[in-house]
Amino acid sequence: MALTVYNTLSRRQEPFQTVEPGKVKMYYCGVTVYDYCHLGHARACIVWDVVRRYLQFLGYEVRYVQNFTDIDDKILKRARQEHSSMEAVAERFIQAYFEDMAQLGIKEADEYPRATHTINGIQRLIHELENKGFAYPSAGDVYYAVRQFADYGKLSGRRLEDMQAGASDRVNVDDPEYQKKKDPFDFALWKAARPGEPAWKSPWGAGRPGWHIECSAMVRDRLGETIDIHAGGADLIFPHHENEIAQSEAVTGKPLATYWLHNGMVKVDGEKMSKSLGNFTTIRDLLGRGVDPMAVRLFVLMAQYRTPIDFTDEAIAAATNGWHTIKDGLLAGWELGNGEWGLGTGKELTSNPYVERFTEAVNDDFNFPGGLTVLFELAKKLHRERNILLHEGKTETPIEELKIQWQTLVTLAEVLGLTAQPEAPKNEQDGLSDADIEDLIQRRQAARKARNFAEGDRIRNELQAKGITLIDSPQGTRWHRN
Ligand SMILES: Nc1ncnc2c1ncn2[C@@H]1O[C@H](COP(=O)(O)OP(=O)(O)OP(=O)(O)O)[C@@H](O)[C@H]1O
Ligand SMILES: [Zn+2]
Repeated sequence: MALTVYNTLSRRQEPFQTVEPGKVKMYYCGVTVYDYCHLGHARACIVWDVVRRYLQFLGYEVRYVQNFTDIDDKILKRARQEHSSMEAVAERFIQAYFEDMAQLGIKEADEYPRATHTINGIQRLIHELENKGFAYPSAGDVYYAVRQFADYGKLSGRRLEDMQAGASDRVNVDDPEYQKKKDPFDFALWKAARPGEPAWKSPWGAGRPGWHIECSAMVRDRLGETIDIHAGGADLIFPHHENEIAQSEAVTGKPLATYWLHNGMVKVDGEKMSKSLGNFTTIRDLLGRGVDPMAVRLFVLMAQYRTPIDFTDEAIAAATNGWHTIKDGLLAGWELGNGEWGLGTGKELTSNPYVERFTEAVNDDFNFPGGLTVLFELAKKLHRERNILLHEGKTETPIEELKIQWQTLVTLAEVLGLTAQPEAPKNEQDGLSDADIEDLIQRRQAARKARNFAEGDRIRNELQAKGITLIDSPQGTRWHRN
C-alpha cells in the first residue's frame, strides 16, 4: 500500500500526492517563545520530525520550515515581569528551544522564520487583502472580514451561523476590540501600537501584526502559494489554521496546503498540557530527572500521532522499558559483529521483509506504533542471539543474516530518530570522550545559530581550558587535542 494520510480538511484518509513529483513542502506552526518547551511541544516536534524523516526515507526531497512566534502578548508580559525586552525574552527561549530539541534528536528545520523578520511580507499580504475587500482598517487596527470569505469554516467544520448562535450571550460589548469590529468573528491582522510596546511603521499607522497573519506570510515567503503539508497541534485547527486559510486563499485563490495534518494533545488528567494552564512538565525537567531523551521519543511514538496521550509516570516508565529493548538490540550488533559491522549500503533494504512490514504499517497514516512492532521484534531477536553468542560461543542464526537484521534495525530506528552508541572511552587527561566533544560542539553551534554568542564562547573556552582546540571552517568545526 502506498502512503495515505488523514487530512483534517477532507476528514478522510487520502493517497499522498505532492504538487511537484518527488518533492514535499512542509510547514509546521512552531512555538511562541516565552517559556521553556513542555512535553506537549516535544510531542508536536517529535511527530513532525519523524514524518519528515519518513518522507525522506521514502525518497522525497523535503523542504521543512518551522516558525518562531517572537511577538505576542505573552512574550511582552514576561518581558515586563522581568524588566527585560521582548527581543531578549524571545532570544533566550529560542536558544533554550534549540538546546532542548537537540537533546531529543530533532533534526533542524531548513528554515526558522520569525514573525519580527517577516514584517514586510505581512504588510504586503494585509495590503492585498484590503485591496480585495477582505480587510478593513478600524481605529489603527486592521481586521479580516470573515463574512467575505465564502469558505470560512471549511477546515474546522464550524459554520459562522452556529458559532454566532452559541456565542450571542457571551459577547462582551464593552471589549474595545469588539467595538472596532464589524462582526464579532472578525480577527485582527494588524494591531495599533500601545505605549511602551514594540511597533513597526505601516500604512495603517504604527503597530504590530496579529498572530494568524504571520504564518500566512511566512509560508508564502519561504515556500510559495501552495504547499503539500501544513502541520501543527490539533488545538490550532480553530481559529489559527482556519484563519490562515482565509487569509492566504482570499489573496491567491489557490489552496494554501493540500494536506492539513494535526497531532493530538499531550494531556494531564484529561486537560491539555499548557503553559497557560500551568499543568506542564518541561523537557528539561523530565531529562533532568534522568529520563532518557530516546524514551521521550518513544513515549510519543508508541501512540498513533492523532490520538491524545496522557502524561503519567506509568507511561514514561513503559516508554523507558521500550527504549531499553530497542537499545539492547542496537548495541547487540557491536558485540555480534565485533565492532566491525558497517552501516550497510542500502542494498540490504531491498526485498527485506522487515522493511516491507515497517513501510506497510507506517504508510497507513503514519502508524508509527505499527512500525515499532517490527523494531521490537528485530531488537529482541538480536539481543537473544547476542546472549547465545556470549554463553555458547556461537549464534543460532547465520551471522551474515544477523548482520542484515542489525543493519535493518539501525536504519529503521534512525527513521524514528532512535540512536544508541556503545559507551565511548573517556580521555584520561580531560575526562571527555570524542562523542562528548562532538556533543559540546553541536551545542555551541546551536547557541551560535540562536545568536547566543556568549554561550558559544563559553563552550569554546571550556574546551580550550581542557586542552581542546576548535577550528571553524565553512565545512564545519574540526577539533584536536593540544
Ligand atoms: N499539550 C500539547 N500537546 C501537543 N501539542 C501541543 C500541546 N501544546 C502545544 N502544542 C503544539 O505545539 C506547537 C507550539 O505551540 P504554542 O507555542 O503555540 O503553544 P501553546 O499552545 O500556546 O501552548 P500553551 O498553551 O502551553 O502556551 C503548536 O503546534 C501546538 O499545537
Ligand atoms: Zn501558524
